[in-house]
Amino acid sequence: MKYYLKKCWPTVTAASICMVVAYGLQVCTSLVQIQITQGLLDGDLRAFTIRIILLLLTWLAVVLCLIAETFFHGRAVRRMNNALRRDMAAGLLHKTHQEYHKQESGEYLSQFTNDVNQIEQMAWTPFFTIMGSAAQVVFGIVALASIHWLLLVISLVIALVMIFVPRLFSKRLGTVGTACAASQADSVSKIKDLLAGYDVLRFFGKDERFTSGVDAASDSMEQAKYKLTINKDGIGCGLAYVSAVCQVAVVILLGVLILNDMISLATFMGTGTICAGVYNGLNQVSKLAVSFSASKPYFDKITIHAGEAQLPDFGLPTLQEGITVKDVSFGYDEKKPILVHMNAEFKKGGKYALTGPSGCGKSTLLKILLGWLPGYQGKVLYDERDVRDYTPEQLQQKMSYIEQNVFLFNTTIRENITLGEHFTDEQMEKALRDSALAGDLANMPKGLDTPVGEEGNALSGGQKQRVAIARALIHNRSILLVDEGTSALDQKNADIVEKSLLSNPDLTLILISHHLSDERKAQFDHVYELTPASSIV
Ligand SMILES: Nc1ncnc2c1ncn2[C@@H]1O[C@H](COP(=O)(O)OP(=O)(O)OP(=O)(O)O)[C@@H](O)[C@H]1O
Repeated sequence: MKYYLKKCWPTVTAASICMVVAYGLQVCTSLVQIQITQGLLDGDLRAFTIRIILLLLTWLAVVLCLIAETFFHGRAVRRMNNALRRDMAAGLLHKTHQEYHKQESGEYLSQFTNDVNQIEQMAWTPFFTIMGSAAQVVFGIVALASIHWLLLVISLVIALVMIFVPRLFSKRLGTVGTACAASQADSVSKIKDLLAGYDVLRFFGKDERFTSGVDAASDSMEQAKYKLTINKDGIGCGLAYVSAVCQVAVVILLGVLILNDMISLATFMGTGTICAGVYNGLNQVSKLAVSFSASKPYFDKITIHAGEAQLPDFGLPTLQEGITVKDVSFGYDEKKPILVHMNAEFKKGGKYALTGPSGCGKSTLLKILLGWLPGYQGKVLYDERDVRDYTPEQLQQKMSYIEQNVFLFNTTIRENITLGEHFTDEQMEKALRDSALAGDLANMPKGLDTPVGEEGNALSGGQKQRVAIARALIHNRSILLVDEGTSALDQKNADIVEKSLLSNPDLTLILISHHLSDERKAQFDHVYELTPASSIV
């Protein structure tokens, strides 16, 4: 929390100063009110009028400070929330491919939305309120001390009680807060899954499953939130009672002072307002301290990496000889090997196919080559060097990957191909030609600027795949890994794409395919046939 407050210190400081001044002035209004009452009791009309004007001006200053506070507070919250989300994104970039996929995307979504909202409610807003409350307490205590030293003593004792009592509950709130964050992430993930499966459920007439699924996820999220609120507010109510008891103690003390003629009636009347301010302020401070404790698990979860993303060192040399897979064994689960003592050689500029039954580990091998699954036994050499010496980011500088399930962003075809990078018209035309996408674009009125819809739903399966191929080709990496990248294409388009890939002498191609005709097989330098959990022929 401190990290973000420091990061946005100019606006945080400005908002805090406004809050402190506003509450400090509020205490002044109480002192002015004592003076007004005294003026009345003394029958001094001039003093009474002047003090009324002073009171109005002080209240005006309070209001102006509160308006300025709202402005700075809003800006500070916006900046801190942005910083939180930026750090969360940077944290994700620090994860390996495997680490990233351990959590579901719904859980990440929950962090970017729910958790940031919770932090705003339980940390940022209370922080600024606490500034005002602390000012109210400090100025109030100073004002009380100026009235009588006994009031100072009793205020300090009560302040200590109110500050230390919430600490007794911080551990419990931390636990409840952690459970609440986890439950929210789980619920968002479940709702996201149901939304993604909307078509399937409607198709099979499972409307009830859709609504009851949302219902269950919502209830579990709300239950966790309810538990957190009950705990937070319950402790808050207890603290409010302690505060009320303290106020009664002060009234008794004031009674003793007035009975002994140690303070005037006007002072007695005005002191009540100052005391109420002090104890309400103390009550707020202790309640907000409770809120900070509850927000801690959210910070622990989100600030995976509070700092700037470290960009990897991109010093991967261009491939000279080839990639060698030497005695590689791998299983996602130790007890269930997928690849066993596998050997293969992919020479620079060579064209290779991987075939084999479903589930035998073809995609797994590509992921190992991409550096996504470093936990294998054996060696994969990039020329003479172990690929584990390189980061996946370095490897991917020289490799393009066309995945089995194409992902398209909800933007235009152009953006999906370029990913925001600038390419010349010639580069674009070549990529469109070699991916057999040019024909499709000719039939689209907006051409490259056609929106693809959410997850590319406005395109056919084959068109989506051609966009992914164009994306891989335009980025012009010398090694291309294709995971059934032409499976959704009709024969004519598959021929165009495969011909262009096979005829490019600079391209090292490793292509997974289930269906290779003998004629097509002959065009590859080697076809590796994988068998389940065993070897390559
Ligand atoms: N992330 C994962 N966690 C656990 N198991 C996995 C994971 N990914 C794949 N597997 C399992 O590993 C095995 C090999 O999967 P892989 O995707 O490499 O097969 P494949 O040969 O490419 O199959 P297909 O031809 O059907 O695409 C399968 O049994 C699969 O269930």
